[in-house]
Amino acid sequence: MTSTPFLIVAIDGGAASGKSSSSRTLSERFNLLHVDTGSYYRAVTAEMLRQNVRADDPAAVHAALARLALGTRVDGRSAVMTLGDRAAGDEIRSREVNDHVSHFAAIPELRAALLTYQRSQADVARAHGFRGLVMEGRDIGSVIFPDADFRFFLHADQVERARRRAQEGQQDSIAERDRLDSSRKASPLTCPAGATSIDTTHLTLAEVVDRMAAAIATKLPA
Ligand SMILES: Nc1ncnc2c1ncn2[C@@H]1O[C@H](COP(=O)(O)OP(=O)(O)O)[C@@H](O)[C@H]1O
Ligand SMILES: Nc1ccn([C@@H]2O[C@H](COP(=O)(O)OP(=O)(O)O)[C@@H](O)[C@H]2O)c(=O)n1
Repeated sequence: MTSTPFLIVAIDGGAASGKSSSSRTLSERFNLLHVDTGSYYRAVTAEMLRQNVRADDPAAVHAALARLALGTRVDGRSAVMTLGDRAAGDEIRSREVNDHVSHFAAIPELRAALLTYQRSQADVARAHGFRGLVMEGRDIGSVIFPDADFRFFLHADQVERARRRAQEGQQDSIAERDRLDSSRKASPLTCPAGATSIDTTHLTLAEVVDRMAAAIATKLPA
């Protein structure tokens, strides 16, 4: 008897490269739990800011991390981080969080605190009956799930990515975040060896999704 495999799809890339849009579509097409790890770094950053903790104060970051009570709520096909009894909300997309998130995300202790949590999202997906998960971020194919069934790396010309973000009405210095994310010592943004790299600059979102879906469909029928 053959059993349906539980599939892990990892999608990494810089800001506005198309990770969230493609992940959401793939989660619907293949019944996968959508896990946006950027939203997790954003939620923890918003919490640090709420507690007036600065990224350059290691003792305060350490103390705040020890107090974090992380949980997960499944909203439709998406995993949402909860902190105590609160779920992360719209504040995680604020200008303030945009400006601080890459500084907090560069702290090795903070990344270590989120590592097990991110891996545990596979159990959440199984418990909710999903056929797998599609997880997006910066280090998913390199650190969180290096043995994922599929690892994609999306990238696009910086001008095009800035245009996409501006079109969303967001104030976001994506070039600066990319610089910080690529140059940090702990799990930098990089195309993992062996991952499928897709330049989305001149592709429509549908074309990007179709490329990924064609690969995934070889292991999991849509
Ligand atoms: N290939 C594409 N062509 C044109 N616009 C795109 C493409 N991929 C994504 N977008 C748009 O760019 C914006 C940023 O995409 P998003 O998926 O949020 O990127 P990321 O998650 O990598 O930051 C969204 O408004 C999305 O609709
Ligand atoms: N796996 C991840 C995901 C996000 N991040 C950090 O979180 C920030 C916000 O991620 P995001 O995915 O929401 O950003 P966008 O690509 O949507 O602009 C990134 O700029 C990184 O600093 C990370 O370090 N590692």
